[in-house]
Amino acid sequence: MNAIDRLGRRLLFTFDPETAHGLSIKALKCGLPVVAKPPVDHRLRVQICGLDFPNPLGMAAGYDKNGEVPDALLGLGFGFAEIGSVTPLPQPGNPKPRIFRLTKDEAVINRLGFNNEGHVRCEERLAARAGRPGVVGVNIGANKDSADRIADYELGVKRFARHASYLTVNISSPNTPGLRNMQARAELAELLSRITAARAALPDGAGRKTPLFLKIAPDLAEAELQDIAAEVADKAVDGVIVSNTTISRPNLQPSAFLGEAGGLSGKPLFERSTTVLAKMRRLVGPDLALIGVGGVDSAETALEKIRAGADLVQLYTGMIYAGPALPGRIVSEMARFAEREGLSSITSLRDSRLDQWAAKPL
Ligand SMILES: Cc1cc2nc3c(=O)[nH]c(=O)nc-3n(C[C@H](O)[C@H](O)[C@H](O)COP(=O)(O)O)c2cc1C
Repeated sequence: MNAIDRLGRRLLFTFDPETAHGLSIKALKCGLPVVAKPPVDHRLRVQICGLDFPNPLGMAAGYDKNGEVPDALLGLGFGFAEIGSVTPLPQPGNPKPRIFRLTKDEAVINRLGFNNEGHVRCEERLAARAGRPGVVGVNIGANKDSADRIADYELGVKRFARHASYLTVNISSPNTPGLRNMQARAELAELLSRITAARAALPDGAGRKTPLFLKIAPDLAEAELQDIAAEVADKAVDGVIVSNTTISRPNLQPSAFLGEAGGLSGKPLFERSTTVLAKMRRLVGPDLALIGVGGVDSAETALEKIRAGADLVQLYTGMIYAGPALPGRIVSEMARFAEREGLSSITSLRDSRLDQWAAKPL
């Protein structure tokens, strides 16, 4: 982190986390900050699910919930951006304060509860950027008060399939009561049947089926992971994103916010989310797309996710602490690593530490 990044962070950290987030979105909308985009390096290119990622590092869901700045995020050096979670109807989310910085741990606890402007507004923004290059995924959720949450996901598929490079079905937020129960086998089977049917029923205008990814929690036991892997294979889901935030509180430093309810993200999530990722790779085999998320804050942590079984990685909390130059820095360092090690492609690293990671206890 250089002096300007440190100054930027000190300035943003004088605001509460949610205000700081809003300011950072405003800045991106205005074309700020100006960061050098890393040069395209063919060794970082990843091609999966019919999509072409210029590099394997993506912006995770939750930063750009309303699809306001996907192109600005790509401009920071990210190889792809995931917007959302977006729900059919706008909703305010939980009462504030609902985001807490655990600075010593470089972690965050959030209980936002899917605050977002709803499908219509988000679709308008995506339609306005139609034809622009870049991989932009849409993460879909369900309204808290919905009588039929699966129907909310069907609506998300119908609304965004044509605009999104891929769709993520998020059933792993800890902040919508009961949502994570959809990860249990019977509910998951029904959810996946209905959304894959919704996708199949769409007119195939672009000549392709928008890839569907499932985003899971890190707080799952081995048997639950087995059930998810079986359903993903059975319903031909295209990939799994591992993972969302955790409801566990692993080895945290003393902080006034330790007792706050919500999902924990950042550095302390790395170990658990990477272990679950490797276990999932073991269960699904080599061909399914896996995206590793949780505690990525450097080229080394990003590469380690790939070694543990990820095709692609994402980050969010790392950028809160290191600033907007982080994605460009990680991507440049990955390219230097590929050069140093004589790799023809970064994907050749995949699974090289799968055994070690998959053997760790949950
Ligand atoms: C403030 C905040 C809001 C988030 N909102 C969402 C969301 O709307 N949908 C989602 O799938 N994940 C959401 N996430 C989870 C992130 O996408 C990611 O899975 C998690 O934070 C772990 O990655 P990280 O350690 O790099 O932050 C959110 C995370 C944070 C910190």
